[in-house]
Amino acid sequence: MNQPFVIAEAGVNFYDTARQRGVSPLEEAMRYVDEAKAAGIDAIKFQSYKAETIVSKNSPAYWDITKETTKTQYELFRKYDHFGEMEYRRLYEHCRASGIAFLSTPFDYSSADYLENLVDIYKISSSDLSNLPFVRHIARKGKPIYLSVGASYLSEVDQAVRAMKEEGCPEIALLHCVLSYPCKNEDANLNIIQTLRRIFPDLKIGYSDHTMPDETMTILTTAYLLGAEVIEKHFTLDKTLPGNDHYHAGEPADFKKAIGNFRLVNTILGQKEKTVLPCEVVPRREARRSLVLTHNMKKGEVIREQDLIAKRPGTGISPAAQDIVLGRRLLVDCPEDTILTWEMV
Ligand SMILES: C=C(OP(=O)(O)O)C(=O)O
Repeated sequence: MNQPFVIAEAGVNFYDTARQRGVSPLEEAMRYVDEAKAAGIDAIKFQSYKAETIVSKNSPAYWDITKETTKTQYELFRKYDHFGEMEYRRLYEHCRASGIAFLSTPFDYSSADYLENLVDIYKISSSDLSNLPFVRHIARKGKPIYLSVGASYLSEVDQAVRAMKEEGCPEIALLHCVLSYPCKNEDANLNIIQTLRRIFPDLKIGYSDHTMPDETMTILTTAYLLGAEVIEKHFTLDKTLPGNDHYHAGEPADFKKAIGNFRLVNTILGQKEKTVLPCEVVPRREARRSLVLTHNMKKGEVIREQDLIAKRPGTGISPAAQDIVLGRRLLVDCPEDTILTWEMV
């Protein structure tokens, strides 16, 4: 099993920590890149949108309003929609220099277009799964697409997949996702990862997580064990901050834990071929049994069942060969407790 490709979904969280630290959002976003890289994460993802084109003015909030005080989606997006091509290019360059992949989910055509020169993989959010003209537009760019499939029926996923294939998308990953913030553990339904693997065997399957992180990060380990090849989780540098994203996002330490778990699982799973491992050679010899004489016997005596007992170590004739030994004559005198070898019978 390969290690999963881990995406830190920074989204627009750097705006809040920038405000808290009194630095510019761009400087702060760069710090997110550095921290993600240091945590061993493969890719950092932002979100490219403009409130004007993502949502109509009175669209109600659908998040936990005890965490985020804005009443409409428009109000919320307005707080975080200041970056454009120039800022994402700077972030892309910083990612390149740091050795971490740069991703940003486009939420409009213009973002999709300027991201073309910046991303190797396009991410499409669950919210745009049924926005088929947009999905097709991105698919025509000829780059891999990672599509989250939260809050959808299989028929809708199938439609989106067909659209991407028809437009010549070279690689598609479907990320199981529950479009609820935070997603309760009992809603996570990670079994869907296997359902997607069964129904779309030619596609990469992954998981975009919205659950609350805990100190074990078991949910991500489970997703990996179920076959998720891509794992995305929201990323913040301060999960105590108010807002609709920080409280369910992972900090670098949470990601480090998850990545350590993936490595551990990978190590533990090991090979599929059943063989005797080098570490088992000595235990196999010492802990297995051999045919041993129960009493003194003379050369020429016929060996009967009652003359034998199977005892450790396994350096003599294996009890598995007892039927071959029975009825043979001893070739040498042997005292009680002799471990029989093929030269003696
Ligand atoms: C919101 C996003 O995706 P998801 O549906 O996986 O949460 C995103 O990619 O910006």
